[in-house]
Amino acid sequence: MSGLTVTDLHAHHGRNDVLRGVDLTVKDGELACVLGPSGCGKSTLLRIVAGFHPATTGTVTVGDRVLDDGRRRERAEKRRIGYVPQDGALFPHLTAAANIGFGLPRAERAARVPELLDLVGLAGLGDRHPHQLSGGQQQRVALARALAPRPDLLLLDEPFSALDAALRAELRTEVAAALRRAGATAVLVTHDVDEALAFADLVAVMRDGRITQSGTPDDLFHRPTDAHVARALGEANLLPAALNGDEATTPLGTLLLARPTGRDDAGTVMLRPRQLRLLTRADTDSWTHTLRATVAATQFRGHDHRVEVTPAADGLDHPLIAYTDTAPPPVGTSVHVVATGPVHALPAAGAATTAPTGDLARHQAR
Ligand SMILES: Nc1ncnc2c1ncn2[C@@H]1O[C@H](COP(=O)(O)OP(=O)(O)OP(=O)(O)O)[C@@H](O)[C@H]1O
Repeated sequence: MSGLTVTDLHAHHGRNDVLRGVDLTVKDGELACVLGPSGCGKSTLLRIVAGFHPATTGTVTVGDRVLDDGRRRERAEKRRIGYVPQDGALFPHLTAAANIGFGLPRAERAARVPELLDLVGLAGLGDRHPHQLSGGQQQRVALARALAPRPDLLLLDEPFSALDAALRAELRTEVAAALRRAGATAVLVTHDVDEALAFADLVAVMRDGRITQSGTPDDLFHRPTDAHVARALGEANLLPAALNGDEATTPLGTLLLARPTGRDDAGTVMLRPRQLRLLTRADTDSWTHTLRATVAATQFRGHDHRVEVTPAADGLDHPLIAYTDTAPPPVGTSVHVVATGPVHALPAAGAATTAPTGDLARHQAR
């Protein structure tokens, strides 16, 4: 397996500029995920890397092999890249074993096919035809088929999207484990944030034909560089703030910053819904600052409650979202919102992300 480097990649479909300068680096043995809404260019990016679609300009390198530099383009079948499409695209008239062995030299099949069936958890099912397998099992066969020739890189284009939610969750964990066992370098594209967070070592958020931020799931969730990335990773409360040293003065009071921004000006801070607590008046004594709000909507989600509150503060024209473990007060109830934990300040537009301080422990909301 080898790492992937995509540099300043541009592409179009007809007159439509679909990729507008994509940069992406995936290290050898890393599982990466490109996360973005429908139509942002994810599949086009994968198809260019696979060699199915031409780039206009830019370079694609796998290991030390330049596959596309805008002038010279390696043919798809020579790239040593595995590709798993949305629907698996198995040959219906071939058994699972024959599908997996299809691209292998005859002499290798007897040893390699059982090994791959085992890797994807289908030992003993090699004689079945695709119609005798469940959707999830069919996708595992497709994965095994793509891994069979030991590609340098594996590309997965929303491979679980046709499956129901429970199976998706189970399969993505299993597939990630199988890829790690195989030592694969892989790129999965999806619009499903849970999938991205569960699957990948590296998440790259894509919007309008560009990667806007890439990093570990933890990095992107806690330290997004803009509002779009913040919201791509989950719900986020974005509040106006006056930044000053390691503090931010917000409608929820003065809060410590997880990382000082090095600038004293107006900015935006992010609080995830779990950082908000909703209190009744009797509980507010220990908090120096609370924000009054009215419960606007509640939703029981099994593992928690999602609560939308309308703040009574000038300059806050959006509802705030909180997740609570206990049942929230009914709609229409007046509550006090308090913030817990340090907050993240979004970098000023165009600025680089600040370096980690490595000293998060001392930060507590005041
Ligand atoms: N063959 C094509 N001809 C013309 N336009 C295309 C073609 N394929 C894709 N597009 C357009 O290019 C843009 C990017 O498409 P792409 O399939 O790469 O997006 P995506 O992020 O993978 O979307 P999805 O998650 O829905 O699959 C879209 O606006 C799409 O309509």
